[in-house]
Amino acid sequence: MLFKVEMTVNIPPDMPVTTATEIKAKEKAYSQALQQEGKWRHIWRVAGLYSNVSIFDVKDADELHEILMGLPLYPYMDIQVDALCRHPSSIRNDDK
Ligand SMILES: O=C(O)CC1=CCC(=O)O1
Repeated sequence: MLFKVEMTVNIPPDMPVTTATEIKAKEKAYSQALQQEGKWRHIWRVAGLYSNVSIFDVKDADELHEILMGLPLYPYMDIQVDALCRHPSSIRNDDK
């Protein structure tokens, strides 16, 4: 199943910079491992915001939930999830 996920990061202003830097490094490694596995198919920065729009390709909503709960930045994120279906005009075989 494909899901569009929008993540907005709100790091508390009083978090020490070293702590924030460590969490961001863990987040990057976590994200890149899932991208290598093909589960985190795309990630884009939303211009002008500390937000990303991502496409996940996972078995079901339960798997997506586990992935999102495991994000190192999860405690500092607002997350919106939308389930995606194949568009009838799509020419891509992997849009399902
Ligand atoms: O910077 C972000 O948008 C949060 C994030 C998600 C995966 C990653 O590497 O950073």
